[in-house]
Amino acid sequence: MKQANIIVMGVSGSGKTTIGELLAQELGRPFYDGDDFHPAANVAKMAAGHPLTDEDRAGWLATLATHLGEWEAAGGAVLACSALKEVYRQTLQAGEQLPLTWVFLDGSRELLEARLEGRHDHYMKASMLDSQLTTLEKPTYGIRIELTNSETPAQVVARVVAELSVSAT
Ligand SMILES: Nc1ncnc2c1ncn2[C@@H]1O[C@H](COP(=O)(O)OP(=O)(O)O)[C@@H](O)[C@H]1O
Ligand SMILES: O=C(O)[C@H](O)[C@@H](O)[C@H](O)[C@H](O)COP(=O)(O)O
Repeated sequence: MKQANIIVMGVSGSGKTTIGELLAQELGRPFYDGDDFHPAANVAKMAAGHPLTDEDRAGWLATLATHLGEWEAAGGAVLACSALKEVYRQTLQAGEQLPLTWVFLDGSRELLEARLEGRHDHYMKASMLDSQLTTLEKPTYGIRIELTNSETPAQVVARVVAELSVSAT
């Protein structure tokens, strides 16, 4: 049965992958990481410390939009995707028939920086945080989760699940 996809969004380090994976497990849905769909040139650019432009992101977002339509038809998935600007979110929505469910992980600069500095073996370094925050246009709809230093990923996911059930009623 067709079901809306859930997109876990936010800047680098906000926990999209960690929370998205656990949320998908909890809901019994497949999980996809938007990072896995970036062309190699985008990854190389970010790894070299250069923010992506709208043009760099266009093909990536179009690919994701196509996949979202397929995943929706297959029963709905959870996608971790930065989706920083409103126009990017509109591109993603265009691939889908039902309204996407947005989960925005919102954290302070300090929290995000600490998370990025604590994460190793990832091409995206903490030095990219400022450009990510400058690009971010916070959504005024969907579920917003304010991140704290004390909550475990499982606790964050429990909050998301509770909010999802409220928005479903
Ligand atoms: N609730 C949490 N508490 C503590 N650390 C977390 C939490 N959620 C994620 N992290 C850690 O923060 C870092 C960034 O998380 P990650 O899922 O890679 O974010 P993103 O995919 O948005 O870049 C990782 O090292 C991850 O283990
Ligand atoms: O649009 C972008 O600038 C990227 O999608 C970016 O937001 C994303 O954060 C990187 O791909 C790094 O991956 P992580 O989010 O896993 O750090």
